[in-house]
Amino acid sequence: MDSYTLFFTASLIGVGLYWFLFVLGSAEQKGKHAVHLSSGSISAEKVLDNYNQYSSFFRRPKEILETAEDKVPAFVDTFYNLVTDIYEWGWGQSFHFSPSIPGKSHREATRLHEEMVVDLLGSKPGDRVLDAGCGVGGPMRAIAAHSGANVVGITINEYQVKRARIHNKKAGLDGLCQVITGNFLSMPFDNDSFDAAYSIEATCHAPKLEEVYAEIFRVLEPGGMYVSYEWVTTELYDNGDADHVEIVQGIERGDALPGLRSYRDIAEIARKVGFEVVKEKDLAKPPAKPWWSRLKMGKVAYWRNHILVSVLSWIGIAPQGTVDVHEMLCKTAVYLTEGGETEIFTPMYMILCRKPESVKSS
Ligand SMILES: C=C(CC[C@@H](C)[C@H]1CC[C@H]2C3=CC[C@H]4[C@H](C)[C@@H](O)CC[C@]4(C)[C@H]3CC[C@]12C)C(C)C
Ligand SMILES: C[S@@+](CC[C@H](N)C(=O)[O-])C[C@H]1O[C@@H](n2cnc3c(N)ncnc32)[C@H](O)[C@@H]1O
Repeated sequence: MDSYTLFFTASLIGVGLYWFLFVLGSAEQKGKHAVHLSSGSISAEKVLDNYNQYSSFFRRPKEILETAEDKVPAFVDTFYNLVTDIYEWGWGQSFHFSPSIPGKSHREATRLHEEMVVDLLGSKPGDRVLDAGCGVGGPMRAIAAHSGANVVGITINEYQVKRARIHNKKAGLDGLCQVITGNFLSMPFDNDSFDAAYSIEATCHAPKLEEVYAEIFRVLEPGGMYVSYEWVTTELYDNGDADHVEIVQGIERGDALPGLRSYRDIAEIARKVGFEVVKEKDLAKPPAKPWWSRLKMGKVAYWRNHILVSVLSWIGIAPQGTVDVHEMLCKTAVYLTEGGETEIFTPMYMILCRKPESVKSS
């Protein structure tokens, strides 16, 4: 091979590699590239081990409530160490679904779904609003920017706190958005210390919904509003139907859920802890367009991502175990899509509550 051919071949390989890693591997919302996939606070050599522990813990989700309820927050933390970078890379900074809106991008549809939260709360500049289970803060930034309110986010996962702080600063919203590591079942906040609160697709991780609702009730001031988007089974779910059970268990296993609740339980639990229920509605119901279409459209992207993750893992850039985590997410996407198509599951059962004016927690 003459030197010209050698140079040409090497350049071609170089450009190809760059394209494969940085263009194909670029994030949904710039910022996380495939070559930077880590496993949160878990060191690279422990990823596979942590993944195996996670998957055996969530193998039989319903049994967790009988035997190991107290271990759930720690395993949810492990789960988010394993998936946070993959989520950011393949989905963006908001870890939730939203109805698709014809003519609008996923990003815009996501933002509108988030802004609806703060419109329901009626928050204004100067208010102090709690985000229970804030992820890397996509919703909190949209909500702070839209309302001018101060948002305090809490997440069990330390790595997400690190990511959220970086994003808040980059967005110029660190003056309005604060994030801390903690368990929303026992929060380090004073009684009656928030004007309003919300949780987006996060309280589904709590083994008992009453525990997280009671804690949110405690920190809200009298008259304070709370909105939650809940993951639930709908009226079409039949626990005697083996296909339905398989879909729901698939969703629970791949999303660190200690048992999905029925939509019927949500308002009842909110009332039990003292809330007045102002409104409840499944935001996935028509005329809303399918929230799962974004997952279906991603099919080709999943294969591309899977090859990318496998190559990166094989050459030692991504930690061992990343391929297993990615494979779990591919399967989860299928179960979620089936849950949406059969309408036995919704990730956006909205409940709007008020803490009565007459109740002070302190
Ligand atoms: C509320 C929760 C998370 C909801 C969603 C944000 C995530 C649920 C399933 C995730 C994904 C599935 C497939 C992945 C794909 C294989 C990969 O290549 C890129 C990322 C995915 C699209 C990933 C993104 C986030 C989800 C859609 C739960 C946990 C309560
Ligand atoms: C699917 S993510 C949603 C994040 C965010 N609401 C969003 O929409 O982008 C669920 C979040 O709940 C948090 N979470 C789960 N269990 C928790 C707990 N016990 N205490 C605090 N946060 C928790 C996770 O760490 C994660 O940030």
